[in-house]
Parts: sequence; C-alpha cells; structure tokens
Amino acid sequence: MKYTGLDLLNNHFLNKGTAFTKEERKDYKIEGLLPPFVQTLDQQVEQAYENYSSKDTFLAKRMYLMDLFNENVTLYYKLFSEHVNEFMPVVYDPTIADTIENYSHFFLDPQNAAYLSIDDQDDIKATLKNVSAGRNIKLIVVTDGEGILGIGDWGVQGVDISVGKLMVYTAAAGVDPKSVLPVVLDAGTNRKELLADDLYMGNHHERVTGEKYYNFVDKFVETAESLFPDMYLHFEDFGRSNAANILNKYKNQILTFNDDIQGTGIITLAGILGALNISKEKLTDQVYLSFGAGTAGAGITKRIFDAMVEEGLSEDEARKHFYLVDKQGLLFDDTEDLTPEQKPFTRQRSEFSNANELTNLEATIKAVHPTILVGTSTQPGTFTEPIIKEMAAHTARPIIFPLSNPTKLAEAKAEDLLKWTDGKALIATGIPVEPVEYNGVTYHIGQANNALVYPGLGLGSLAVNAKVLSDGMINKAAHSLGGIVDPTQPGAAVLPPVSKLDEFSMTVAVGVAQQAIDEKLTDTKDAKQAVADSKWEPKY
Ligand SMILES: NC(=O)c1ccc[n+]([C@@H]2O[C@H](COP(=O)([O-])OP(=O)(O)OC[C@H]3O[C@@H](n4cnc5c(N)ncnc54)[C@H](O)[C@@H]3O)[C@@H](O)[C@H]2O)c1
Ligand SMILES: O=C(O)C[C@H](O)C(=O)O
Ligand SMILES: [Mn+2]
Repeated sequence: MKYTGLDLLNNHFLNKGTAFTKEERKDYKIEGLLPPFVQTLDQQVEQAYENYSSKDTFLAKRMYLMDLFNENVTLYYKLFSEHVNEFMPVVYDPTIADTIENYSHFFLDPQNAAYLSIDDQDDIKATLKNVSAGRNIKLIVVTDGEGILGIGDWGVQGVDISVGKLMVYTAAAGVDPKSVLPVVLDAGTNRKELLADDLYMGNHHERVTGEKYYNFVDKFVETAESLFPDMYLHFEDFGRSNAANILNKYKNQILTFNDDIQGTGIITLAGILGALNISKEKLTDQVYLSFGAGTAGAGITKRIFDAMVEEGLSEDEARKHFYLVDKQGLLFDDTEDLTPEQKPFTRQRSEFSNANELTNLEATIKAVHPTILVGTSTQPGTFTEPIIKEMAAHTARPIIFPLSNPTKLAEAKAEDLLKWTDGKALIATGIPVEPVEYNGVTYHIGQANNALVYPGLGLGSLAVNAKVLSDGMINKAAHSLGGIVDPTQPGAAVLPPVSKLDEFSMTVAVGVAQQAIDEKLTDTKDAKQAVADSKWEPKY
C-alpha cells in the first residue's frame, strides 16, 4: 500500500518530515505540506538535539523525545543512537519511573501499544491484529504492571515499561522498530490511590488473581503465538508470585524470556566475573549474600549458583556458598512464607549458634562474612556504613552491587561504598552513576542493569529464530561482556560502559546466535551473517 498526503506524514514509521525530497513531495502528494527547505537526516538530528538540550529536566527531555518518536521513528532512533549514554536514563530508567507513576495524568498518545483487559478477553485477537496492522511482529514486551522496578503495582500505567524496554532493544541492538509491540495486560490494580483517581486509565478494580488471571495470560500467549509465530516474548515486571510461574510454564515451549529473572541474572553474573577479573579471585571461593530474594534476587542467585556448578562444584557444595536475606531475615528451611525459588537456598538453624538473632542484614553479615553482597530489596539506604565496614573487614575486595531501581530505592550510593571501604569495594549499580573520585583515583562504576544484555540476547535469538531460549544461550550472554574493560587500570569498572552498548550488544547477539546453532535450536548456519542481516539501521 502506498501512503500519500497526510496519511504519509501521520505515519511515524514512514514519515521523513522535512527530509522528503522535492520529487518525493510531488510523488506522495505532500507538496506544500512542509516548509520548503529540504533537510538531511543529519540536519534534522542537529535541530532535534538542540531542542532536546534546551529542556531543563529529564522528564521534559523524555516528553520531547516521545513526541519526536510519535512523529518520525527513523529520526528518533538516529538521534538516540548518537547519544546512547546520555539518553538511556531519560528514555529508560530512572525517568521512566516518573512517567509510569503519572501516566494517566500525562497521557497524550497510546504509542502503538496493545491494551488487553481481563474483562474483555474476547477482544485479544482483534486488538493484536488492529495494533499490528499487517506488520510482522517479532518482539513483544509484555507487563501486567504489578512489580514495576521497585515501585510496585501501577496497573495499566506500567505500559510505559514495555514501551521503554523496546526502545532500548532498537537503540542498543538495532531491532527493527516496525517489528515490535508493547503490551500491557490489565488485570486490575491494588494501588488504592489509582482506584480512587477518576483519571486513572486502567480497570478500576482490584487485581484478579488465581485461575482467571493465569487463563488470561494463557489466552494472550496463545493468541500472540498464533498470530506471530516467530515472536520472541519478553516478560517484564510481573509480581513476585507470578513471574517465575509464568516463565516456568512457557520456557520450554516457546521462545520466551523473563527479564527480571534471567536478564538480571546474566548481567549480575557478568559483573561478578568482571569484579573477579580485577581482584583475581575465583568464583568458587566466594560467599554470596542476596539481600531481597524476590524475582530478581532469586533469579540472580540461581544464575550464580549455576555458574559455580559449571566451574566444577557439586550442587550440594555450591549451595553452601549462598545466603538469602529477605523481610524475615536470613531464610532458613523452616522460615514461613518461602517462595519456591527461595527454598533451594535456605539454611539450617543448626549451622549457627545464634540462628534466632539472624533476623536482619547486619546480624547476618556478621555471622556469614559474605564476599559478595547483592541488593534487590527495594529498601533504600539499607547498605549502611557499619554493615559495609563489617563486610570489608573480612574480605580484601568486597563485591557490592546495590541494584534496586529507580535511583531513590538504591541500597547505597557508590560514592559512600568507596569511602567506607577505602576504595576497595568492587561496585555495580542498577542505574547509571557518574565516576567517583576518591584518594586521587577515578573509579568508574559499572551499571548492572539488564538493559546491558537483553537487547543483544533478543537480537541473537531472533536472528536465528531459535526454538527456545536455552540455559546455554543465557550463559553465553553472561560470558560475552568480558574483555572490554582493562582490569589492570586503577578504578576500572566491573562492566563495560553504556557508551559501548551498541558495540557489545552485537558481541552478545552473535554469541547467543552461535550457541543456538551449536545446540541445534535453529536451522540457520551462519550466526554472524544472520545477526548482520537482522540489524535495522535508522536511515531514509
Ligand atoms: N538492576 C537491574 O537490572 C534490576 C533488575 C530487576 C530488578 N531490579 C530491582 O530489584 C528490586 C526488586 O525487584 P524484584 O522484581 O525482585 O521485586 P520483588 O518484589 O519480586 O522482590 C523484592 C524482594 O525484596 C524483599 N524485601 C522487601 N522489604 C525487605 C526488607 N526490608 N528486607 C529484606 N528484603 C525485603 C521482598 O520481600 C521481596 O522478596 C527492584 O528495585 C528492581 O528495580 C533491578
Ligand atoms: O528496568 C530496569 O531498569 C531494570 C529492571 O528490569 C528493573 O525492574 O529494575
Ligand atoms: Mn524489570
């Protein structure tokens, strides 16, 4: 179908704005519908960046960028690709948390998302057909909004996380924006302030749970699979009681991925390997403490555990290296309300003389002397000075990753961790932070955010149309980020910088594609070629 006139200018995938040439303007019946001067894409980028830079806050910058996206997708991604480092915190976390919290009040445009309601399940097929409008959808990011970052249940407003995650797929790995679809499953919300807000745009009822909820998820997955059989299905920010259940249900059947469990596991393992490359210690010598053992905490723990087993420990030996601390304190086998993902990593009270006192992080740190401390607790400031000093007293290079997002929920600031450990801590944070000067050394802080790996993982899997996402492919992704940072430099980061995101996304993609080929999960033969062929670039 040939778009002409206003239909063309209003189609953000096809619109080139002032870059339409004189001939195109005639041909497409848009002569006189644009200012006369024909611009190049580079000139448009320059003009848009000037506009962007004139906005004072991250929020205002983000709103400008979303308007630009709604006008001209090519220009938006060209601009994004030239300023990845600068745009990530604006387009994505942490600014995205503000737009999610205020979604119903800020709302301007549905941004091509699919809004599926538990109350109108007969519409699922029509919605997915209408929104895709003949496009071959290859990548869906779906959320139900129950566990957005660490800020909890935001109902339908969580749709922005699907939109934002997809933008990072394109900016970082060149996934074709025409082939993606953000989806929100609206099963209600338990946030009282939303239910009481007349302007709230989602279903005004509490979350539907149990069988009806799971049937809704099933119906969505089945319908999406039947309409888009080559799709990679990315689940994001589901609640703790559902995320792992959903992943376990589908992971051996379709090409699917849970970012909070698997993506976070990969990037944290990569960060730990990076830290050990600096300290020259062995993974199998580490004592691991997860503070907050929910979706991400348990997912990461399992990934690090698997890595220890791969390095030669038996499962029983490996398990002895792990401690989980959640709301109840250190998790024991007789602790109440354990999740299925926590159970394999619980301890026995008989291991400690003071087991009944291990009800908080500080007491547990004193009792177990971890060498790695990872925070996914959503509890800000909980890595306190006494806790960190106690940890640092028993290990030469403490590995400390406060990963809770957004910024306001981080367990600690990198700057403080360096101060309290006299520069010895090997740190990664969930959100980007500026380098820290301490005692004459500039410390670069790695960002252990799943955004550093999920784009490459997705592109690699899609490029070869893998049958499923295997553990081997996940493992390959975790091992693909080494070798970029020089570990001998003082203050070296444990992970490669976001400014190289597009570069190392390709390394991840090719590694993952090759692994799928090796595991016979695809008929494709040439990983490099397949990845290169799938990569979209923003140009007219
Ligand atoms: N950096 C990343 O890439 C990344 C990825 C995923 C999640 N996260 C962050 O991790 C955090 C958790 O996300 P999630 O999806 O696992 O959420 P979740 O709700 O599944 O898990 C949070 C866990 O923290 C526990 N918790 C709450 N209060 C606590 C306390 N006082 N002491 C100890 N534990 C406590 C909860 O009981 C729960 O088990 C969020 O802030 C999220 O942004 C970061
Ligand atoms: O969205 C992010 O920044 C990472 C992660 O998926 C999270 O839930 O915090
Ligand atoms: Mn998430």
